Amino acid sequence: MLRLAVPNKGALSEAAQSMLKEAGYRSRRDSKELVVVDQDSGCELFFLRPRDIAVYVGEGTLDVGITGRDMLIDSGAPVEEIMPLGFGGSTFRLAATAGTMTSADDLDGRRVATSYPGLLEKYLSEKGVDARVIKLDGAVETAIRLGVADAVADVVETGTTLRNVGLEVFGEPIMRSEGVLIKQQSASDTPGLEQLIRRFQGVVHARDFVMMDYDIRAERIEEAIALTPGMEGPTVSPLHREGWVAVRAMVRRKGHQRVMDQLWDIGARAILVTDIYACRL
Ligand SMILES: Nc1ncnc2c1ncn2[C@@H]1O[C@H](COP(=O)(O)OP(=O)(O)OP(=O)(O)O)[C@@H](O)[C@H]1O
Ligand SMILES: O=P(O)(O)OC[C@H]1O[C@H](OP(=O)(O)OP(=O)(O)O)[C@H](O)[C@@H]1O
Ligand SMILES: [Mg+2]
Repeated sequence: MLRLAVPNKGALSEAAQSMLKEAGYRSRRDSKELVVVDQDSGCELFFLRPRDIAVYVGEGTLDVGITGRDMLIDSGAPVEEIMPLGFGGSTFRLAATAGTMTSADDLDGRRVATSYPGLLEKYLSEKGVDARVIKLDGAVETAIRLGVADAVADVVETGTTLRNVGLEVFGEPIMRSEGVLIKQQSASDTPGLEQLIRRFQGVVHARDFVMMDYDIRAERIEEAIALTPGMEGPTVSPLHREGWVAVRAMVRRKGHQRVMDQLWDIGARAILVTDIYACRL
């Protein structure tokens, strides 16, 4: 059985569980259930703290896990990213009281609070900045006001938390993160992993794409195909109307309204867009 680690709480937990559900894996009945055996899919799900997941996978006790890319780097565990999962997007950034710092170099000789010391220390050493890292468990934004640090390095999603305490990001983003599927470095192929990857890719694609159907005069078909090339090529079928064809193609969800406008302009009609429930490409 494939042994998979899933975040049991926090920012990635709900999205990871929806993804598993959409991919056809069994859900847990309530948040107290820590292990779920899914006989049908040949998979055992272990619900663990997101921060610990890279450690378990790195030790080889679990085959694969879902965690944040920032947590993976922070752990220093011997694990590698298999695929990005398209949820839990964030950036990891430096911040300080508005107007006090402009680049990482300003941190020389100063104190930086973070709950990602591994990630921050790696960055500071790459930049050749000599700063003291203060490790805190969370709510690091308050560390400046309380005089424990001169700057912070933390996850920023909307920036609301920083704004609320009068802090401002400075310097380049240290990294861009999202939820990722990980495995032990150089682990040999685990039975069931191929299937998990294919199912997850199916969910990612089903979310990224919509299905578009429309009718168009046959003489405009080449222009239409240029707008909706589909995957292997769009399906073009005869319409029960002289000189017209029906076209069906997958289109990226992002920008699909613009594609509809352009199709309309070249004479397409009855343009329908539907969600894709599941797919294998
Ligand atoms: N708004 C957000 N706040 C925090 N983490 C986020 C956010 N959006 C995405 N993430 C990602 O979620 C992961 C952090 O998860 P989580 O919040 O469970 O960790 P944590 O804050 O260390 O844990 P906890 O505070 O629950 O002990 C990181 O990979 C981070 O990039
Ligand atoms: O940019 P924003 O949208 O405001 O989100 C980022 C904030 O959310 C997280 O905190 P969390 O709620 O996980 O609390 P914690 O700091 O105690 O972990 C993170 O550590 C930031 O503080
Ligand atoms: Mg948190």
